Amino acid sequence: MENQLVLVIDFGGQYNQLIARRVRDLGVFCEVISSTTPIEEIRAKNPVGIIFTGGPNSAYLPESPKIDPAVYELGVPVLGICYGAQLMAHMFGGTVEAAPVGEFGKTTTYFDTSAPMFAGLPAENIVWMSHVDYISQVPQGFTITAHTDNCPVAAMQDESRKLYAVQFHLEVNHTQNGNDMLKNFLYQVCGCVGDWSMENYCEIAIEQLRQKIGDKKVLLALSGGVDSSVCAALLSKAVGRQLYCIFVDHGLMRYKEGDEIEEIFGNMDVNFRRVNAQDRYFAKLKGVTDPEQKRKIIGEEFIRVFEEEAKKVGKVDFLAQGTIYPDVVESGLGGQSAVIKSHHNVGGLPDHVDFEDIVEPLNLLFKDETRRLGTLLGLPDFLVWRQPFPGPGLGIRVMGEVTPEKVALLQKADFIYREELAKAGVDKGLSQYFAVLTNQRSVGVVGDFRTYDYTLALRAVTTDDFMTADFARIPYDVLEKISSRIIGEVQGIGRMVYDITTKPPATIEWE
Ligand SMILES: Nc1ncnc2c1ncn2[C@@H]1O[C@H](COP(=O)(O)OP(=O)(O)OP(=O)(O)O)[C@@H](O)[C@H]1O
Ligand SMILES: O=c1[nH]c(=O)c2[nH+]cn([C@@H]3O[C@H](COP(=O)(O)O)[C@@H](O)[C@H]3O)c2[nH]1
Ligand SMILES: NC(=O)CC[C@H](N)C(=O)O
Ligand SMILES: [Mg+2]
Repeated sequence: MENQLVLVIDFGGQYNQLIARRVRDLGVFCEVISSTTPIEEIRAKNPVGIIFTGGPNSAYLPESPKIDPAVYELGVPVLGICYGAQLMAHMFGGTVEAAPVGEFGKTTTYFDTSAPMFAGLPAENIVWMSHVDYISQVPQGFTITAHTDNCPVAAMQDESRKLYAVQFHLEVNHTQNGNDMLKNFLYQVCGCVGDWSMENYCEIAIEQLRQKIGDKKVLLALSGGVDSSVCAALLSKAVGRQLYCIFVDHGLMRYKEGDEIEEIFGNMDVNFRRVNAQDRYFAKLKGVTDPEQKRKIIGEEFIRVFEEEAKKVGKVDFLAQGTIYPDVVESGLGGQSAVIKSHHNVGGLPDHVDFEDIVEPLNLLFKDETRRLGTLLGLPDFLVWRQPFPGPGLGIRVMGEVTPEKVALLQKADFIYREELAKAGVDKGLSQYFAVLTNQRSVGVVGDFRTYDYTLALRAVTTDDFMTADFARIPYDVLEKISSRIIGEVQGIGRMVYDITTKPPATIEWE
């Protein structure tokens, strides 16, 4: 790609993806790479600027992540943030040590506005701090460009070597004018021209796909979710009918969703096939109650169905996947983490179907960028702005054994829930919302009769990254309307509860 590039070098900070998004939002292409990336690779990427992220370690300890000092010889401006700032200070002979007073959260900071990064800004800004170490002595050649009451070096620079450092996190929203500081770094210091745009990306991606695929065939597992739908639209623009989309209807989609997906993609200029695999899924899931086992069965069956369909298409050269950038960063740069639940989609994918190669045209895009691309490619808003829907679908929202009857109950209730949230205009502010059919029955009284029906739980969360989430404060009168409609219209549901747990400790899905 011809775009100017800024590299974010990851030292294990929590905000590394956020830095990359901020840079891209300012019109400059940006990638996150590990701090262990060899310097030759960094040089070959020809960046116009480099940013070091924060990180949990202490820069002065021998086992803490380091960077090849040759990075400073590339002639490219470097900005260190938090750990990155401390590492820079340490490497150039300054003093970094445990601070007598750590700083966490909003902190008033005093700036030298003659420094290029702070040009045009107020001399006092509230910034977001999160550190226990600090730079007590700047290295030779550096000057202090910001301080707080407890932190003598909140920012430093050595203009002659184009080295810049901030102790605070300019990438988070809580930092006043943080975006302008980053903009100054990119445009005033690095000489960025702002050549990154979605139109530009789209054209280049289509051209690259055409070259790679030539006149061969591509297979795509299409869920109707945002990522695979945008992937389908892009591939369809690039190679038209050489694209084969396979949508597996496992019977665990939301109300009428299978038909909607068929309607949209059946009318597009692609080969589309809906596989009605409902019966075989329900047969496999019969009697199974353990959440992990249910997930495994659904994931496994995806592979089997997909395999069979792939064979029908004949020789397929490429397999397309809707992998997006956070998937790449999370699997490539992250550490070891415990398995909380197995996220299964088409996961492992067929072993014995012959693919020459994998095509992942969205693997550099964030979710919001993926959405923008979808709109640019002409996908309807309701597809582009869908909430995420897990591969195992309602299979993990019916607690305990999954039966067609229970799924039908849940589909109806979930539909009413979504419809009422939309009517009340509450849906726009939510990241994800759905109903869960608990396995619990409870006693009720309807028209003087005793009932003994299922309890339905409503879940609605707000989140940026789905790693942590807060439960949404849906107004009581909206909940009341939803409750009375569901109990009135869906026979078999006798009680409703609203889930008021955050993540952590709960997860977003119930299984
Ligand atoms: N029912 C399905 N039929 C075919 N492929 C599926 C199905 N469900 C999931 N997949 C595949 O698994 C991949 C990952 O699922 P995932 O839910 O992460 O992405 P998505 O559905 O495309 O988008 P979103 O995150 O918005 O739901 C999908 O991109 C798709 O390729
Ligand atoms: O593609 C998916 N396949 C899965 O198996 C899966 N399980 C959970 N999710 C979605 O991931 C986000 C976080 O969910 P949890 O807090 O429940 O782990 C939420 O958005 C969940 O809907 C899945 N997505
Ligand atoms: N957020 C950070 O990068 C923290 C850096 C370092 N671990 C400190 O506590 O000071
Ligand atoms: Mg999905």
